[in-house]
Amino acid sequence: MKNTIFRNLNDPLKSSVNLNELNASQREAVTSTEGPLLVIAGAGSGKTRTLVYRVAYLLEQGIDPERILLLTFTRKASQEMLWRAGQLLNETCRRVVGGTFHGIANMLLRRHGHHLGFGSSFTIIDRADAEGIVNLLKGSLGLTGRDKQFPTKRVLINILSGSVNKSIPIDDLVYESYSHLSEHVDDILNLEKYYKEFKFNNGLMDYDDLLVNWKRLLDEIPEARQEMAARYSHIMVDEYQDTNLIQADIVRLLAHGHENVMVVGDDSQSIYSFRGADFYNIMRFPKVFKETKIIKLEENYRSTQPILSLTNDIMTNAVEKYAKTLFTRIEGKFKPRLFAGRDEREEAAFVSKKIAELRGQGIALNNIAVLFRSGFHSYKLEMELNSTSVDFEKRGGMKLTESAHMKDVIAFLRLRVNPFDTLSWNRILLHLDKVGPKTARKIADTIATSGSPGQALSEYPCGKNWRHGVESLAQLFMEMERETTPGVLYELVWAYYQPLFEKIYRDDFPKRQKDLDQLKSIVAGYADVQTFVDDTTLDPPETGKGLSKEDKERMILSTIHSSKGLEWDVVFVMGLADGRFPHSAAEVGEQWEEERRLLYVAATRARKYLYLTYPRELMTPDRQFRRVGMSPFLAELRAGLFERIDSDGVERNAPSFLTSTSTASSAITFTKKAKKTKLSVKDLSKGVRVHHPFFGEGVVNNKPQGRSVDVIFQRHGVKTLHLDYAKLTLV
Ligand SMILES: Nc1ncnc2c1ncn2[C@@H]1O[C@H](COP(=O)(O)OP(=O)(O)OP(=O)(O)O)[C@@H](O)[C@H]1O
Repeated sequence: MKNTIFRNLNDPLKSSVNLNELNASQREAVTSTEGPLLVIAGAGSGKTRTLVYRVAYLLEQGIDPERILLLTFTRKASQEMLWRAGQLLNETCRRVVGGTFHGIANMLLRRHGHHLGFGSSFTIIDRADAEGIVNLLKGSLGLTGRDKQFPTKRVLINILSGSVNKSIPIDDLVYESYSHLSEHVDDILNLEKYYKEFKFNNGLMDYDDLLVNWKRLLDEIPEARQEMAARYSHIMVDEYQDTNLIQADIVRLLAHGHENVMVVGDDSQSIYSFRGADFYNIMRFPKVFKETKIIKLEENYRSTQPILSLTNDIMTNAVEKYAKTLFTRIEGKFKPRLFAGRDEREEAAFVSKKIAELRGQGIALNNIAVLFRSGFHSYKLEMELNSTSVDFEKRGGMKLTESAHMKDVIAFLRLRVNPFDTLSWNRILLHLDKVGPKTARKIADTIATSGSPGQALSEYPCGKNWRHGVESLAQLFMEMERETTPGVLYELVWAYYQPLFEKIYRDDFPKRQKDLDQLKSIVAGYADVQTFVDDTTLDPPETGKGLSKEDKERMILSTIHSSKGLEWDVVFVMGLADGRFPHSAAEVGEQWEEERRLLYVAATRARKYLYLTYPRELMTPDRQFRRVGMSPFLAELRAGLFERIDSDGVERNAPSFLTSTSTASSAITFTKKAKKTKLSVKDLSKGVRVHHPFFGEGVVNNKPQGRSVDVIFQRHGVKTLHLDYAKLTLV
């Protein structure tokens, strides 16, 4: 099959967007380029396609790419959309500004943050860092101790972050949702004051600060607002149903003046209220922008009619929604199947057996996914699959950068860009023999007042028995200060850290080493350390089996949240038992409705075959077994929308899959997998296809400059790679 990327990238003049590939509503959404536009897009109705075509269309109309802003839920999503737009039009699409709210906030705050008193080299901290700081402050404010029932760091961050994301004052949130902690309100407020101060003094921002400060720039600094509003003439927001109030305010302020703002969303797929997403944003949009034109996309191109009939019915009982009835022209004889196992083990065995059958019938593993509500719901299945030859990747678990050894290495690189980051100093210094928290704090304070960490460390008055450790660290930082290339910096850090690493994690360091190898190859893909450090917090890769082998054929096990926007021929949704789905703590009302939408998202991922399963017995937290029925969301469906599979797990009338061989993603993919050969520098010229162990396959964008080369990756965008470190191979 012809690989279209060569044609497009080498031919920047090609530009014709074929609007005939869209249906009438999609076309209208694409060509309505001025004024506020709300696109209510049902599942599988082509909202991604519409956004992709709209980007290309705007450019074709002569809009400057740098003036188009595309805000998406993940960075991958915007990169993939811009890649696809590039396929339709030409490489100018890559100059469109795309990213998540947090990513764009980061970029803008580095430029304009000085108005709010921030330097441009602030460090973004993740949740674990935030909890670490709160814990530190709890101690120094005297809020710990056996007699004190002060909330844990986890709950404290939930409260602080919840208050920001839900735009509710801390005290109100505590009285409303944590009333058992109301006696601590004053201390929590005090702690929040110190938390803010700590972050400011150490040049740190947490995720919430990125949004809050972006909004503050727009709200409070006329100069910054004017520049930003003038910069972006056309704004597009994907997954608008999952924005919170601050994000909605940012969109409102940013579009002020021209109101060329298109938001796309599906109220039925709003599943992030626990993170502060406000389902009502999408309902409110036409009130905020009075001239809003509303377009509904109701034709589903993904699923067969029997699947769609069931998913439509799940939403029939939703309390509040934009009424829409999805229809499809894809016929299909097979109704979704329901299987009830005696217990979780039998449920897992059924799914595993079915997968084996599907493979036997020619279905590729990457056309199959198993979805569940929480990460631990798949443990039994993982055990089952481990004794088979099924290769799978689990999504939605821990992030690769959350583990201690990864945090250690990243701490050094963070300090290379922000030497005021006490949190990272703490982490590194506490690894030294005879250095405790007090000394670590003193050393960090000394470094903060000096121009060079290496110098400050080498001059620090150490005791005889811990001088050696500090001297080696000083040596490392002096070498790091002379270096800027991320790959080289990593090597320096590793040379210092390796003996420590093997000592600290002596029980399992070989296992951890694999993560670090992966980190090394990721770091080598960056041109500057600041961007690497930002990405590890804003867009960290997930841990998973075989993560570095992007092109391998694997089945996906995924939490429903992480399956958003994806589709497979065969989808299993597990754990659909009463008490598990909806979650036993979900109260009737908003939480209940969100659980319903979660099931809707899961079931609408299926193209041809949908299997719903549940165990008839669950273990309670006190290790008792309890008999359970099917999820109330299934029990309330109209009769005849699914077929039951008998308890023996044998499917009468089983579907024949022999004709089903399509790929898992609708995105344009590299089709032919040629044999990999070893890289030679002189082979690298524009258009050559290469493979990177983490970023997957890409296309060289220019001739190497010295030892660096720019490569465009489908899912990761453009990366500048250093040939000595990046482990590239020719494809
Ligand atoms: N006009 C069209 N003609 C043919 N196929 C289409 C059309 N629009 C969309 N599709 C196909 O329908 C499928 C779903 O489209 P897409 O992924 O854009 O949907 P979506 O609305 O983003 O889905 P969801 O919100 O459920 O994740 C894709 O395989 C896509 O190629």
